[in-house]
Order: sequence, then C-alpha cells, then structure tokens
Amino acid sequence: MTEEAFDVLVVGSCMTDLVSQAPRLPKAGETIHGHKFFIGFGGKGANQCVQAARLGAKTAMVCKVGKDFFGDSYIQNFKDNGVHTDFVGQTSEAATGAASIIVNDAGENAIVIVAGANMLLNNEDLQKTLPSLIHAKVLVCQLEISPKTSLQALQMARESKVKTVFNPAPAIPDLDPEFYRVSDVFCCNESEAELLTGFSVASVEEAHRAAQELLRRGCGSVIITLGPQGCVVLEAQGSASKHIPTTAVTAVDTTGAGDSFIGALAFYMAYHPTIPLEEMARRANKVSGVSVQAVGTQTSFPFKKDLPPELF
Ligand SMILES: Nc1ncnc2c1ncn2[C@@H]1O[C@H](COP(=O)(O)OP(=O)(O)OP(=O)(O)O)[C@@H](O)[C@H]1O
Ligand SMILES: [K+]
Repeated sequence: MTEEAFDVLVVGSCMTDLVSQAPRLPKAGETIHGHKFFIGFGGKGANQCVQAARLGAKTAMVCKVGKDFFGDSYIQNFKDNGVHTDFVGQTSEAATGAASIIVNDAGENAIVIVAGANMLLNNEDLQKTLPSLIHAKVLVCQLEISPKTSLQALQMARESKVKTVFNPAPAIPDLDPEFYRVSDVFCCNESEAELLTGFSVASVEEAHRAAQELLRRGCGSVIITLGPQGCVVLEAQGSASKHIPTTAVTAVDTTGAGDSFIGALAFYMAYHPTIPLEEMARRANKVSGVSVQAVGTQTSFPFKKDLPPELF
C-alpha cells in the first residue's frame, strides 16, 4: 500500500473518446466515409483530475480501466499530466470505458458510451486508497461510475474530515438523498439542477431558487454553473445565494467546461482553503472560461503557466 500524500483525490471515470467526423450521421445498416478521426481522453472524473493537476495540485486518480490498449494509453496520459496512477486499477473483466462519437458537418452528434471497466470500481479498490485518502485535502466524485462506489468514497472522506466535492453528473432523477449529506460542495450545471429539483433553471433567478432547494437537502454549500453567465454560489443555510458572473469570451467549444470548473474548484479548496467559496468560484469561472476558447476536452484545459498570476 502506498502512503504518499496526495492533496486532491478524484474517484471517478476514464473514457476514451473515439471521434469520427462525417458529412452526416449514418443510417441503420449504412456505411459512410468520414473525413477526420481522432482519439481523445475523457470521462468526467479523469477530466476534473487532469484540470486540478494542471493548476499544480498533487493529485491521484482512483479509477478502473481495462487491461487493453486504451487502458495502457490512459495510464500514460495521467502520467503525462502529473496525475499519480497508484490507484488506477486494470481489469481483464471489462474494456476501458469508451465513447464512440460521430459528429456531422452541422455539429450534431450521435454517441454510444460503454462504461465498461468504470462500473467495476468497487469498495475493495476504495479500501486500498484509505492510507492516502485520510491525508488528502479534497475528494471529488461524480456519477459516471457505480453510484454506490461514489457514495462510499464520499462517506469515507467525510469520516476522515476530508473536504468533499460532489458533481451529480450525469444526473439521475432518483439520487440517493445521502449524497447531499456527504457533500461539502454540491456542484452541478443547470440541467442537472433541473432534473434533481424538478424546478426550471433557465435564468439566474431560477438558479438561486434551485440552489436553496439543493442546500435544504443537506449539503454544506451549492454551486450551480450557468455557462456564459458564470455560476450561482450558496454558502450556508439562512444566507442568500450570490451570482458570480464571468467575463464574456468567444466560445469555440464548450465541451469539458464543467469539468474544468470542478477541477479548478478542487485545486482552490486544497491550496487556498481560507478564501471564500465565492472567490474560488470566481477564479474557477476564469479557468473554465479559458477551456471554452479551445477545441476538445482535456486538450483545452489550461496549465498554471497559461493563467494570470492573480488566480494563484
Ligand atoms: N461561453 C462561455 N463563456 C465564458 N465562460 C463559460 C462559457 N461557457 C462555460 N463557461 C464557464 O464554464 C463553467 C461551466 O460551464 P457550464 O455551466 O456550461 O458547464 P457544463 O454544462 O457542465 O459544461 P459542459 O457540459 O459543456 O462540459 C461556467 O460556470 C463558466 O465559468
Ligand atoms: K473545450
């Protein structure tokens, strides 16, 4: 067992994106020629971990990949990004998570996600992280692995007084209410907030109302991200939520913006724990605002050296 100290631990998913660009989406039974193909590293957990690492966080990823080519190359990708891979398991029982994506010239897509090895990450894997987990500053979880494993990880962190960030994505309507109680920061986007609360979240005003409802369910604080409108932050019971607007940028590709925001938030919680959550959110807006100005997911995430020093 390793007992090296990691400040940010992410328990979550790894997915290999297999992207084909074609003039149109093929019909059932049809084969067509596309004009471009590329492989991307994705998965919400891995994306968030890579963004935190690029800002300078000492991170470890807790996940499961297949004993296959994509699993090997994902482990190399973590190493290339300075993410520790001590807790990346490889299984021969399932393939590395993959998303086969077809994008047509109108920018529409058709996607098949096979979660594969991600769904095999279990309690036994979490127990191996315990010596490191208890010394971590922040633990981050999402819902692209078994919800049971995510909840267990959040509970373990709570017991060790490690700060928890929970990103309920992709949202499930019947989320176990315990998730709220184990989240120090519950951070979601508009559509996730809508699905979870049943409220419409189409404006800043409506986001304020949804944030109050999510907080009422027991989390420590709530952030709802609002794309070009920044985010809404609600820090504690009885207080008012604040809108944290962001600077207008020319968005090229918003894929991964939410993950960039959460990775940055985890970085600030680990390394600047005394600054107010609103200020962390203001800075995370800036980091994710950079990511929307470049194509791809991890390829668009900024490094510390690309960002203004006042963010650190
Ligand atoms: N057009 C934009 N201009 C500036 N900042 C943006 C823009 N879009 C997103 N952001 C930043 O990224 C953060 C997260 O974006 P968003 O709320 O769209 O998350 P998301 O829906 O999870 O993203 P995605 O699903 O595209 O990864 C926002 O809070 C904001 O700070
Ligand atoms: K992007």
